[in-house]
Amino acid sequence: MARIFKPSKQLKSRKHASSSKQLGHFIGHVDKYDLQLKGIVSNPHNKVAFVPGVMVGEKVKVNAVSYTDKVIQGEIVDILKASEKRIKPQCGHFEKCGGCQLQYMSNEQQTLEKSFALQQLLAKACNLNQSQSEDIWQAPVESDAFGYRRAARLVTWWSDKPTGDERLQLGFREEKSKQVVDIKECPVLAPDLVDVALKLKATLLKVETATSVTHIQLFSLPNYTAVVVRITDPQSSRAKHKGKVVKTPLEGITPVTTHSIPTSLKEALVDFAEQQDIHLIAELDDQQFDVLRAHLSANQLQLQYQADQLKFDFTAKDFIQVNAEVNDKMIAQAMDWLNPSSEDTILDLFSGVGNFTLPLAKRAKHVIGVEGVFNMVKQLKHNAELNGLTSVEAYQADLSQFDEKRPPKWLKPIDKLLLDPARDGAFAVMQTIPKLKPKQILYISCNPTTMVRDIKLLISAGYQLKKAGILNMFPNTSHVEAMVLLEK
Ligand SMILES: C[S@@+](CC[C@H](N)C(=O)[O-])C[C@H]1O[C@@H](n2cnc3c(N)ncnc32)[C@H](O)[C@@H]1O
Repeated sequence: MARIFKPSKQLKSRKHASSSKQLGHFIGHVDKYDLQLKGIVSNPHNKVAFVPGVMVGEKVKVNAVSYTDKVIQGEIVDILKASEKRIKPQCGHFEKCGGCQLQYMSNEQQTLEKSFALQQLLAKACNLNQSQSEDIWQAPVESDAFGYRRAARLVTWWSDKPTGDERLQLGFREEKSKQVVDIKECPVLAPDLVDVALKLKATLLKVETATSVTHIQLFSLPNYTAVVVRITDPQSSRAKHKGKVVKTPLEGITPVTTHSIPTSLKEALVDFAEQQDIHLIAELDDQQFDVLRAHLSANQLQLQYQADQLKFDFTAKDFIQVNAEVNDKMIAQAMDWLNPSSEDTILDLFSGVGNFTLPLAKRAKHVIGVEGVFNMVKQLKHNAELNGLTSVEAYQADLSQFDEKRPPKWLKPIDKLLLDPARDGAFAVMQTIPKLKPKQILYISCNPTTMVRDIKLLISAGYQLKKAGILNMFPNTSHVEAMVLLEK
């Protein structure tokens, strides 16, 4: 899984959901969507009922899965009158896989509805009238609905069947379950990744020691396809502790007993990498082995993507934006909206490996990147060097623990600010940001709810919304990302 910073103090979610026994089934109409495009369905209980998988205008029979005083979480029992806009899901695994739950809606419709839901949310939270809201609202940033994912992580599930294809399931988890959907296709993945995953599965099935493979990460990069095969020693205390190996002791499984990759598996992986002409990294605990270059490294081996005519080295553990097309357009839009000039000092909070820091540094006088994961800070410094950008400073900091009384080194006068936080948003630093007096703030968000919470603070400190729009980074899923520009 990509490494992103996890603060030590996690916010706890409040749940008071009760059992649904008393509510049972009801019939209702789908009136509108929430932000995740769950339908909001009329019901006889005088509550707001959220139901995934339904479309506005439909008449549906719903099972109330849980409820509180005001809210019902429901599931479809039957669609009694379907919307004319409902389409056939493209992926054969749609019913089971937890991945792309909006495939019954065209990409155009998804983008329209996500955009509308966010526009409504912002207008309400920021007290915008219709004309103000229309003035700031911008066209969505989009990509193709399929083939857009350049990175994915698949899990394995080994059964105790001695032979046959069913011995290994390789794919994504089923929705709300630990079961693995054995993928035969995955239309949202870049086509080279589906091809390599299916071929790798066939190879692993032939190798007895391959049962120690627990995960596979796939990367479709500009000049090559890369695969990271994660091997876990079933005997290691770490593996047992994490419960990441097969759940029960299986007969016929050869445990990895030393800190080396089993020879038969290593040989099969070398052959596979040669035949497929891919970059293949085998990872055992924290050691990585580049199977073709026979290069063993305790540091993670470098991969590379490109954007804005810059090179970004990263490792399989680092966060990268998975939709390359949306990422390119998002960077272009960010540079257009924030308009960095050779006079500007710019702060980039939650900077990752420098996805925005470096494009800013190409255009601005000075850029300061701040990121929680130490290795990504190192990677950002390395990436600045790789691209010959000398005007970049990078700092490690936990931005959820910000204490104004002990100002950190990165807190300096700035002209502009870009921030791209994880789902929790940036509440802790929000109080301080207005004191730095940036003329413009560009907020990129993967969680509109925390974004709205944060920008309300900026608005009360005298900033105004100038532009806003959605970034449809994950078509066919309920995720929605947003970009908002505020000015003093
Ligand atoms: C959505 S990613 C964006 C990264 C980068 N801007 C990009 O476009 O690739 C959010 C980043 O914030 C970092 N992060 C999350 N919580 C953090 C915190 N509390 N303090 C500092 N960084 C944090 C994550 O490690 C991750 O790199």
